[in-house]
Amino acid sequence: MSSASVASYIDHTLLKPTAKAADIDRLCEEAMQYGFAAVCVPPCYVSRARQYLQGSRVKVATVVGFPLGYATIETKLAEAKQAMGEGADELDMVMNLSALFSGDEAYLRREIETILPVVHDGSKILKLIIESGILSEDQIRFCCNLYGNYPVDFLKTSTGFAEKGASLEAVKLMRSLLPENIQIKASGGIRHYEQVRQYLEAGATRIGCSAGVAIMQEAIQQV
Ligand SMILES: O=C[C@H](O)COP(=O)(O)O
Repeated sequence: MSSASVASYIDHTLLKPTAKAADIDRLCEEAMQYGFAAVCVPPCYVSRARQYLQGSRVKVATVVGFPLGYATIETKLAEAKQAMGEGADELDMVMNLSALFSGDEAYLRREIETILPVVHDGSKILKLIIESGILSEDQIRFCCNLYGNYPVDFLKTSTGFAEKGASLEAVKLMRSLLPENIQIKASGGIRHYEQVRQYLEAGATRIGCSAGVAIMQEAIQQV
């Protein structure tokens, strides 16, 4: 795999609460330099990133209901609409984990059935974060079986803010259960090119990471 092709799988991510405007500018600059798929920025920086990336192929991604997932459906909807209005191409939304742990499938259906059509009406991409690192294998199976019935664009493993992020086992399990049209984004704790290579081999087609530049430096040396 060429280093340009490695870059095309990466969402160059900066979601730290202390990220500064100048850090977002640098993130955008690096994304253009390396040819990353997208930048993933806090909602308050969507319009800044959109402007910075004007005319480039790098997409603008942001987060919804992040990082804990328990915002109400109405709040998530408002966040999604605002982000799309300000120029986000892709929305990474945390599912309601509390509803999952409560066994409230009806709530989870209501949530996805409310948000997904609005995102798709705006011709945008929804990546649904299941926080696989804190789920049991049965809960991961449940999520894949549930969301496999909807035209969700991606299931994403992790926020990067829970005690555990992505694992190869989780990605392999998700790939084995999801229909082909649903892609997988692996994220959380991915720091090295070798990990990226393994996650892509396991079936992920997008990698979310804050270590994109370091990963590219390794990739350039190795490929
Ligand atoms: O969505 C991506 C994560 O927030 C990135 O997590 P990371 O800092 O562990 O790479």
